[in-house]
Amino acid sequence: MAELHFFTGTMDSGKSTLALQTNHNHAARGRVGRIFTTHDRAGQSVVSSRLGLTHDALEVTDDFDFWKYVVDSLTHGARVDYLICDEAQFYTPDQVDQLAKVVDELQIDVFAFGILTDFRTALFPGSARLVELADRMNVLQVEALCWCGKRATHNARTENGVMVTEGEVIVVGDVDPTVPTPGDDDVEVAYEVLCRQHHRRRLTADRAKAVSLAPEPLPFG
Ligand SMILES: Nc1ncnc2c1ncn2[C@@H]1O[C@H](COP(=O)(O)OP(=O)(O)O)[C@@H](O)[C@H]1O
Ligand SMILES: Cc1cn([C@H]2C[C@H](O)[C@@H](COP(=O)(O)O)O2)c(=O)[nH]c1=O
Repeated sequence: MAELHFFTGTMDSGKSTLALQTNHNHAARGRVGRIFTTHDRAGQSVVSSRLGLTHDALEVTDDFDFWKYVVDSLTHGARVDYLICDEAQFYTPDQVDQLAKVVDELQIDVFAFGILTDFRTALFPGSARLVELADRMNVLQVEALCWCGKRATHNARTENGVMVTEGEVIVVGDVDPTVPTPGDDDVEVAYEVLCRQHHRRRLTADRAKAVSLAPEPLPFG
């Protein structure tokens, strides 16, 4: 029986790596798949992992229809055994519904990979729909860590080094602040994974360091 799998974890938890490994393992056994992504850090129509792997992919735009694409491919004689879907948090809920239909009606496996929540801690609509529909939900096992050493569960966004909780939901970026983000040159956007407590307190690694280096207040009233 085909299944809709959803693999999730914070940024930098190994999702794109696992997406490419999953594709490799299935392709190595003679299965034929398609790889999809959208808004990858490395640019259009590519899945990139921080471990250095990259693979060509089909770019998913908001008006892309997975059901139509797969039915058209099959009708034209192509073989499709599975779909790899990276950055699935950015897919629309309708697109996730189409993926579920592909699984149920065409018996094609779908492996979706994406983060659950945005920089404000709100569920991405695509991820929410995946949680609702997936046959299996898997949390990545290699734990990304907060600066305090606890498991990182949340994605924080910084602008010029300061954590923000308001702004556009989609801003492509990296957890490595030395990697420039496309977009506004005046604002340096970066991401940092944090535990919930430090996300709540807006305590990023830099701010924690600054606070710990701050001189003790003088003992005057
Ligand atoms: N220099 C490195 N050496 C070993 N592992 C690394 C290195 N850089 C990144 N990684 C691993 O790569 C993972 C990130 O992989 P990636 O697939 O890009 O993550 P995601 O798609 O979840 O953002 C990290 O969890 C980390 O374990
Ligand atoms: C939290 C958050 C992230 N993004 C962007 C930043 C990255 O380009 C991707 C996540 O990619 P990864 O492979 O999981 O590292 O999503 C965003 O646009 N909005 C957010 O709130």
